[in-house]
Formats: sequence, C-alpha cells, structure tokens
Amino acid sequence: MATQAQDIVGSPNRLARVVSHSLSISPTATFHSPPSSFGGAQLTRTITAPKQLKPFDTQDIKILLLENVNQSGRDILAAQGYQVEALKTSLPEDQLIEKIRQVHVIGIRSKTKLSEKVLREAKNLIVVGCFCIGTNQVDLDYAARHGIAVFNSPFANSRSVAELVIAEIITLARQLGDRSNELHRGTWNKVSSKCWEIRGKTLGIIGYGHIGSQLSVLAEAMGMSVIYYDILNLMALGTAKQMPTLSALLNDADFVTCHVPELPETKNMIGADQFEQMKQGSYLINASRGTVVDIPALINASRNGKIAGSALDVYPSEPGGNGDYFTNDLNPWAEDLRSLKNIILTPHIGGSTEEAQRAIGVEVGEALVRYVNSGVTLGSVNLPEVNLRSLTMDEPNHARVIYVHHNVPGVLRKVNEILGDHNVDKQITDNKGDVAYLMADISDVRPGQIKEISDSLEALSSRIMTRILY
Ligand SMILES: NC(=O)C1=CN([C@@H]2O[C@H](COP(=O)(O)OP(=O)(O)OC[C@H]3O[C@@H](n4cnc5c(N)ncnc54)[C@H](O)[C@@H]3O)[C@@H](O)[C@H]2O)C=CC1
Ligand SMILES: O=C(O)C(=O)COP(=O)(O)O
Repeated sequence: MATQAQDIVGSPNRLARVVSHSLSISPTATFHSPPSSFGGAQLTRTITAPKQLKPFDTQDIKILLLENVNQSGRDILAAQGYQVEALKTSLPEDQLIEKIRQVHVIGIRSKTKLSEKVLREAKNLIVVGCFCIGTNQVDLDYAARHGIAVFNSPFANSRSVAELVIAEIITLARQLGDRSNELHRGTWNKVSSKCWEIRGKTLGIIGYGHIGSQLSVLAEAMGMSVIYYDILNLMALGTAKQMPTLSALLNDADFVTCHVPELPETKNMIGADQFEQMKQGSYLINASRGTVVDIPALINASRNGKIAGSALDVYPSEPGGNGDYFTNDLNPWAEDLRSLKNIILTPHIGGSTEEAQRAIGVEVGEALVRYVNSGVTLGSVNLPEVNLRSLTMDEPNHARVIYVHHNVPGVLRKVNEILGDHNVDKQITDNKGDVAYLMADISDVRPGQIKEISDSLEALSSRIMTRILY
C-alpha cells in the first residue's frame, strides 16, 4: 500500500471558496484596480508578477500534486499563492476520488490513472498537469468533453531515457548485471563467452519519435548501425535507415528497443510471433510502456535462448510508491522474470534524472499557471491551442471570458449576443473535434454584470464550462 508522506506547500488550512463547475472564479474578487504604486504604467499581467497583478484571488485555487512532483514545479505554483498539497506517491483509487473532488488542479506523473470514473467525481477540476511525457493514464477525451485541459512535458526527459537505453545496451552485451550480482554474492566469474562489443551491431528502434531519434544519434556515435520502424514516414538522422515493416526490423536487429506510446495498437506489439522473428541471441529493451511487450512471451524466449538478455523499465502494473513490493500479487509472472539471467529490471526510472525532473517541473508548472490565470491553452494535449494577448493593468473594468462549448453551429452568434452589450476588445476561438474553446476580452463591464454574463452563457445548451477571469 502506498505510503503517503505528506509535504504540504502553501496554506492548507485556508478555506477555498467552492468554485462552481461553471467556473467563474471568485466573481466577487474579479475586479482589481491597478495598485497605486504602478502609477498607471503599462504593466502587462504576467505569471511572473503574481502578487498584485493576479487576476482573481489565487489563494482560492486548490492544487493536489501526486507522485513526488519536482520542487521546481511546486515552487512555481506556490509562488502564485495557490494552496498546494504535494504527496510523494500516487493514491489508491478510492482516496484519489475523495481528494480530487476538492481540487481545481491536479498534477500527476505516469502512475496515477485519471479514468472517466475518477474524473466524473472531479466537479471542481479545470486542469490536469502530467509532469511527464506520457498522457495515456488520463482519459483525454472525457476530460476535453468536460472542459478539463490536460498539459504534459513532451520532451524534457527524452534525453534521460535515451541515455538509459545506451547504458542498457552495453550492460546487456557484457552481462554486467549478472557479473556484478555474482561478485556482490562473493563469486568471481571472469568470462568472455557471449560477451560482445556493441561496435558494428545493429540497433532496431521501434518508434522514431523524440526518444527514438535521440537514441539513434547516440547509438551511431558509438559505432552501431541503426534501423527503425515507425508508422510515420520520418526523416532518418545520420545514416539510420527506416524499415518498411516491423518484421524487417526484427529480422535484422541485434538489439530491439521500444519507444512507442501506449495505444490499443501497441498493446503486446512484441509477443511470441515477434520473438520468433528476432535473431537468435538478440536483446530486447522496453522503456516505453509495460503493455507494449507480452512478458510471458519474453520469459519463454529468454528461457529457450532466443533472447540473450533484456531490460525492462516499465510494467503492466507498477507499485504506487517506493518501498512497495514487486511481486506476483502485482504481476503474476514477477517471480519468473526476476529469476531470468541477464535481465535488467528498473523501477520506471527512464525519465528520473535531476535535469529532466527540474525541467518538467518548470514547463508543466508554468503551463498550469498560464491556464489557471489567463485561460491560455498553448501546449494542451486535448483542447484546441488558443492564446490571447494579456490584458493590461491600466484599463479598469475589463474581463476575460472563457467559454468551452460543444462545436455546433450557431454558438458564436449566441455568445456574441450576450457579450455584445459590452465592448469586445479581442476574441479568438478554435476547436478540436467536438469541443471548441472561445476566449474574449471585454471592457465596459461593471462588477455586478459578471454574474449576469456568466449565467447567460451557462444557460446556452452548447455550454461545457464557463470561466470569467479578472
Ligand atoms: N521509461 C520512462 O521513464 C519514459 C517512458 N516514456 C514512454 O516513451 C514513449 C515514447 O516517447 P516519445 O519518443 O517522447 O514519444 P513520441 O510521440 O515523440 O514518439 C513516439 C513514436 O512512436 C510512433 N508510433 C506510434 N504508434 C506506433 C506503432 N503502432 N508502430 C510504430 N511506431 C508507432 C509515433 O509515430 C512516434 O514517432 C512515451 O509515449 C512514453 O510512454 C517516455 C518518457 C519516459
Ligand atoms: O514521461 C513519461 O511518460 C514517463 O514514463 C516517466 O514517468 P514518471 O514521471 O517517471 O512517472
């Protein structure tokens, strides 16, 4: 069971006003006159000047961060005055549901599953920050259809994963794990049989995206030949060669490494048939997602000598936190896997470096602040990417209206009938599939009118979520 070491940042005891799902955040605190100290200067509201320029009472925003999100991300959020609660582990589903009901923002990594069941309870949630690359753990479609934006960090840990794989290629080729374990147990076992240089060997990369292509460059620099397979036709780096089929790659590679996302099409992408097609005595590495490799098939292929070694960083089921056991209770074949020779088992650490975690904390932390404070969706993986220049502080009685709605005909006309009583300074709208995102800055608004605008927008049948900022 996950230990829940708590590390509370911010002010957990300060009561947040409940923000309704039609999220007009603290409408009564919406209009902040420019502080006199600004003397009418043309100050733009930016996320780095939160103290007096904040668009609403940021102390009302409740954030839950799970899975030991890096301090860099926590600091960015806490600096805004948000209430930030940070836990070191993921949470069991029942506890997650209990917690998620109360927060406006949740930050997770690869472990926490935000399924429809969980998100259905998240009545106050406006945004999810995945402090990692993968977003397969979130029901992106459900989130979009309920106006919940999702952000991630698309490549801040790619280099760390690529470097780990390089280390694993050499470790497997030289059986370093076994030699080290033997000597740890006191056994001197100096052998060269079936230990190889990697120079001149062929690396087969499945998925030539951010990680696969970075790995390609590093592997060539060490004298390997690189071939890759991808569903997209992608430019080869260096002298790498794209293969027409997965089978062609499996037939030719000495080392096969997987870098595809978790998708229905990639589930058990490497199974008994694929091991069959691999070279005798070849190696398999998986640092993508645990569902990509059929592990019982890998165990068979290792036992019958087809596979000379393997490295796994990811598993179909992973423990909730450090110190938890990796046993058959979690994955029925765990003991068999642990008993194999020349297998490197790591606890999903591909992206776990100081550099990567710090960069991810900053990138996702800033995206969350931008979204909460300004409604900007740049970098969102499930909503259309919409940006609008920030309001300036010297103009009183401005408001930013955000209206997430179903992408059906006639909505803009109705919205603009509502906003038309005010001066619409600027407006932008875009859609992604069935969901559209509209942002408008309006002026000549008196504080009492905010609720009226919000209620009118909420009454439209197209409404998914309304937020009024400033
Ligand atoms: N072990 C770890 O700690 C980490 C694991 N990851 C995992 O690695 C995965 C890959 O990461 P990136 O390279 O950044 O992703 P990416 O999106 O840049 O690249 C993935 C590539 O896979 C290709 N692809 C998709 N479906 C395919 C299929 N059926 N057959 C062949 N190719 C296919 C795509 O076209 C794309 O080029 C992530 O989705 C994540 O699950 C990412 C970071 C850290
Ligand atoms: O970035 C990813 O997708 C990863 O798999 C790394 O996940 P983590 O942040 O270590 O839980």
